[in-house]
Amino acid sequence: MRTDEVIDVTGLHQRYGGFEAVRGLSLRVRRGELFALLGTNGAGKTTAMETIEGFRPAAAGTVRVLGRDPYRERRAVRAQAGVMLQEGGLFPDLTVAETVDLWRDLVPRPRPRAEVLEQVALADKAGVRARQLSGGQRRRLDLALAIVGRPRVLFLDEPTTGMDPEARRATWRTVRDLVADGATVLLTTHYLEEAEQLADRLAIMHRGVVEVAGTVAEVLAGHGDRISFRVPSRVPVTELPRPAGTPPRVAVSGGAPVATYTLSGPNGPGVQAALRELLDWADVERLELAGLEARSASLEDVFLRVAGHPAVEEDAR
Ligand SMILES: Nc1ncnc2c1ncn2[C@@H]1O[C@H](COP(=O)(O)OP(=O)(O)OP(=O)(O)O)[C@@H](O)[C@H]1O
Repeated sequence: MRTDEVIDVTGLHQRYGGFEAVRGLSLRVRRGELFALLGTNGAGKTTAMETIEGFRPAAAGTVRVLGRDPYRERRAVRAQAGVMLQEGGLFPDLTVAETVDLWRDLVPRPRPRAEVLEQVALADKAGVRARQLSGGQRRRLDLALAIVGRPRVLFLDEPTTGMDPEARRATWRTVRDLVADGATVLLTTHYLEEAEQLADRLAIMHRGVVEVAGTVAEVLAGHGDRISFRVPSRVPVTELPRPAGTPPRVAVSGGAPVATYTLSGPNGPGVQAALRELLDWADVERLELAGLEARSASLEDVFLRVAGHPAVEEDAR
């Protein structure tokens, strides 16, 4: 293991009875890095996360957190890790302040309560009971408990689920501050924007394996630029041009057929040349290309492709 690798997972398998939920997951997270694990429902993110957190032994493969086995050396790892589970176990009748104090008693070098509540924007809720908090506020209290012990590594399982956009942004600021202070973070999320905003690197899982991984730029690079427009009503789909041999994909969007060309890979036609060819065609045919748009692939495009979404498979060939 390289010394700056805080989380090192190699060939991880995990199963429930005969069902293999994680099938050979490998990932490395370096010190001070935020790594986002994205994936379809049931992809195995939580199962992988719980194994890396040390809640269960790996069925096969190796997991190291701060150089140790998180299951066998749970105590040593836990002392340096902060965990925010999908369902935090708060005591409903304790106030926010009492909850944080309870956790402060459990860790060796607790952060001051006021500082923690300030950081998760719950300072004005100190006297409120957990059961009276909104879903988003409860998630922020879960985050407070995860950071009370000054963790070197933080595991955040869907940290902003149930939050409104403002609360989500506030949580992103908190997480960025923690990373700036040197924490290493492994996070799962269903919000692609969250990964785009926060992650140094990310992986998209599907059916127990990582399908794509890298920096956002690396993940998008392999998926090409796109050009799209509404198919003019008098043009049959089969007669749409194929700039440099690229066929369009036609899908109905907003009640009208939309043609999308994906100009993928380093050897594909450039977006500029393809645009020129399409505009020349429109000029000759005296067509108006309504909704014409050229853009890079988005994380959503990549995600849908990984998930095998029918809308991205259906080419007009
Ligand atoms: N305790 C369990 N017993 C049996 N099967 C389970 C158990 N927990 C999860 N699974 C199955 O393992 C697979 C992976 O589940 P997991 O919760 O890890 O996925 P996930 O990527 O976190 O999903 P989501 O995005 O929906 O939260 C799913 O098919 C799920 O049904």
